[in-house]
Amino acid sequence: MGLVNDFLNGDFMPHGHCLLWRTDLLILHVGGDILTFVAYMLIPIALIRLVRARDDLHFGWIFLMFAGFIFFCGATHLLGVINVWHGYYYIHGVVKSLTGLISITTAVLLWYMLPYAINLPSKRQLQSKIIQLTEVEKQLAESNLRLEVEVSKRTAQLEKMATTDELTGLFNRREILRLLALEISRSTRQQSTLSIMMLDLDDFKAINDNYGHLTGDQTLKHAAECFSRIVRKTDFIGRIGGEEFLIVLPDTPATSAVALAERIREAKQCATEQSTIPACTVSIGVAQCVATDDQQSLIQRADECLYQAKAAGRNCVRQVAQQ
Ligand SMILES: Nc1nc2c(ncn2[C@@H]2O[C@H](COP(=O)(O)OP(=O)(O)OP(=O)(O)O)[C@@H](O)[C@H]2O)c(=O)[nH]1
Repeated sequence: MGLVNDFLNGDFMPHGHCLLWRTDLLILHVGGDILTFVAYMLIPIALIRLVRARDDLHFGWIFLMFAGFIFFCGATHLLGVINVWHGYYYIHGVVKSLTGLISITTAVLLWYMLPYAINLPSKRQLQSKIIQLTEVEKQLAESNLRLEVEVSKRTAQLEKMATTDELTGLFNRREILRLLALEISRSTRQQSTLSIMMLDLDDFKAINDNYGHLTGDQTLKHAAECFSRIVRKTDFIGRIGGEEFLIVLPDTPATSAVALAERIREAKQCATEQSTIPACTVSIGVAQCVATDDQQSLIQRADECLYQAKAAGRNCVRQVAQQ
């Protein structure tokens, strides 16, 4: 109880007596202390705001230590003002001791964290790191782009390989049959005409036997080029077997298909006459798609016509008899 009374005892001789109660000295001391007190109260508030606003701040705790240290400094200045008129020297002493404690703790911690703070990357170092990273990112984007181009090139190559007959460059069997199925459903939906022709080189075995397989291959390529030159861009042409070809003719009735088949047959005959390739003609079967047709029945009818053309002595065109 006595200690508390001592602590709150303001009856000691106030500082005003030391200053001889001179107005000029009072103004200087009191004015200086009040200004310092106000400033020392504002600084901790600013520091606390800073730490709260920036959760990425390095060593945020040292700012809080500073805030406490400055707050206590402000408190000693306030007591300096009060003690001009009242002698609260115990309170003043306790506040000064607390200020000393927090000051020395802050100083020690400041020295402790100094090496870490010095090692923090500077703004210039960070900027050069950013430049390096941007460069790496750019290189990465470029190689990504190159990779994408390469992948799409390879994908296109693979797609082409999967749909193309290697020897002739025409559609392969799977692709031409897929296209035929599509065209049949399109012609059924749109009620448009669709014809196909099956083509088979005549006596091709004899070419292989007499001139060898390489010449046989040349003959197949030559035939493919000849057929491709004659059909329209909108027609589809594929090799479906050894020396057998299928041409799909969208929006084409049987009469036009037969006329086209005749042109192909004649062109094939002339082409071999004019080249070093062994003479080779073609037999062709033509069929027009009817409402009840599926891929298999349509091909079967064209195949039967092709068989009739072969039976009729080859190098001719046969079509399904009109019903
Ligand atoms: N060079 C070569 N020959 C092939 C290829 N595919 C199939 N053949 C050959 O083509 C020949 C086809 O013979 P056949 O089915 O008897 O037909 P063809 O001799 O043309 O007789 P017809 O069709 O009745 O006029 C066979 O000798 C096969 O080996 C190929 O890619 N290259």
